[in-house]
Amino acid sequence: MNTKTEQDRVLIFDTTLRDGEQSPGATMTHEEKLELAALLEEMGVDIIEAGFPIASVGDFEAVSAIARQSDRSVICGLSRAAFTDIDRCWEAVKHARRARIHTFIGVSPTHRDITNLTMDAMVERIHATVTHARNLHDDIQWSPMDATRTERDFLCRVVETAIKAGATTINIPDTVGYTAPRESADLIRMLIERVPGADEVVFSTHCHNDLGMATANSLAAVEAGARQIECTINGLGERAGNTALEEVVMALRVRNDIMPYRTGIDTTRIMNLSRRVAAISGFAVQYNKAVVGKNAFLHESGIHQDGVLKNVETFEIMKPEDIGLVANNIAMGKHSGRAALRTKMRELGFELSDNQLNDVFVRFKALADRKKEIYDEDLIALMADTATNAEHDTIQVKRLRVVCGTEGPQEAELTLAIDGADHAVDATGDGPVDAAFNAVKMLFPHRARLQLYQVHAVTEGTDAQATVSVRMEEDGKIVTGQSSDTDTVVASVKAYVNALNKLIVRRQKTKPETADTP
Ligand SMILES: CC(=O)SCCNC(=O)CCNC(=O)[C@H](O)C(C)(C)COP(=O)(O)OP(=O)(O)OC[C@H]1O[C@@H](n2cnc3c(N)ncnc32)[C@H](O)[C@@H]1OP(=O)(O)O
Ligand SMILES: CC(C)C(=O)C(=O)O
Ligand SMILES: [Mg+2]
Repeated sequence: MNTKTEQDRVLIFDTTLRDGEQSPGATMTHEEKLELAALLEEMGVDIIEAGFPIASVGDFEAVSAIARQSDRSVICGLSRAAFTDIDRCWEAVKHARRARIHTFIGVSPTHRDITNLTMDAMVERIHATVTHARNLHDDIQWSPMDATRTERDFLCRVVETAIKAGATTINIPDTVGYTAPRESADLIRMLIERVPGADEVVFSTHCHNDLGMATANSLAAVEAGARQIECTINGLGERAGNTALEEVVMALRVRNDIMPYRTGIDTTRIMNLSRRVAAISGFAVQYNKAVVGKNAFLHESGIHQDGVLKNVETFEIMKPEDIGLVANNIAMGKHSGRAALRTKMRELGFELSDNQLNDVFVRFKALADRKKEIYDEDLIALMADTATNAEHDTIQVKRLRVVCGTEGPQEAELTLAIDGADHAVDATGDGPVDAAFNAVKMLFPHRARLQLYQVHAVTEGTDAQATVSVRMEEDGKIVTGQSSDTDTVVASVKAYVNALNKLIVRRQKTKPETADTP
């Protein structure tokens, strides 16, 4: 067991902004990253992996800005095993009160083929790059990518090399979600027992969910001696995602009797973070998702309802309020005022400044005029819409009118403000959404291909708001857009425009820099 942290304290390393953002389509804007980093810090995340600074100027600037605004959390950046990557990473994270450089290299046979390095050459590279990082700073994390598919003797050798070169945290990634709980535990135990210097570093676990075992594998690693879990909000991440922060944190809390470890997370902030990450990334949380799914605390069948009414513990192992779900008795509607809206929004996890409250209040009243009942989900959708359709966006939807019915072609009249100037056009299409999208394309010609168009009703009823999500691709760049409105076509156009605004930001990022060998 390592000696650097208290025996039972597990550090939470959140990588939503780095590994989470690597999910195709989950790209976040600079402002969104700053907002999420602030929320993660407030929630008590120990280490925030803010990005991959050499990946682009945009990534570098986001990591630097997050480092500058940070206070308690350690701000970490990722870098390959190359001096230029590491230098760039340090340039970004050094502004933080507490900074960390994370450097990695793929060590399994497949990855050694990719980098074309023999075992000896790889050991040399690790020694050189970790030493270089350690000469810049004293908090260095090193990861042997694809550790779980690496020969055990070689894994011990590279971990020993990294420790000798000055790494302070050794993170063991299950990069492709290949391991299983017993093996995950055995691997950490074996490294701690066999590698000289293992007691001087913190061991960390980084699991992917390809076989649905990321949470179990992370917890098994902790039981074997790992004291840092790498995870993301809602399990966002490459392919099937990373370990979900809310799952490991709540598992350690609920089953503290058999897993006597603690984290520094304020669990009452979980629901808010989950909603913000879902809205910003465009990845909706599945209804039956553990901890944060819409159905996690809902009971529909009679025996369950009867049991819960008699004793809530019959069918619930966590309290909704422990994750920030608050039972309330304020009914929101067209007669509600600002005080009720502020209180309700606070309960839902949104702290509004006076200006924001005024802005949201206007939108809330407009919605209440069109909708009989306003549910919590409507307010959450309203907040998400406020965040995704921002005043500084290049393209804004000004006016939309569609004509649809049994006789086509359907028609759309659309006015968009582009860079502050209004432009209007009439277009036709196969259905109102097609006509409206054609109008957008005429006003803002682009090559992006629509990969996904999805509509969800936020609540029940024919006056329900629709949340529309779109995913678009241009030259390998994938962006998502989201919007909600009681008018499905309006929500569709706003979601489309939201995606285009993100694409404009992506295009503006300059070309990535290339890495040299050390
Ligand atoms: C498991 C993970 O999550 S790993 C992190 C994955 N995340 C990302 O890749 C997102 C950010 N990446 C990027 O923006 C780009 O890939 C960049 C800027 C890092 C590199 O771009 P490019 O120079 O165009 O290289 P490209 O992406 O095509 O290929 C990756 C190169 O890095 C090398 N490489 C990969 N991992 C490492 C490593 N850990 N250390 C050193 N070199 C590495 C590859 O061998 C390849 O080298 P080559 O160009 O000599 O063949
Ligand atoms: C960069 C490393 C830690 C990673 O994300 C992985 O191996 O999955
Ligand atoms: Mg990963």
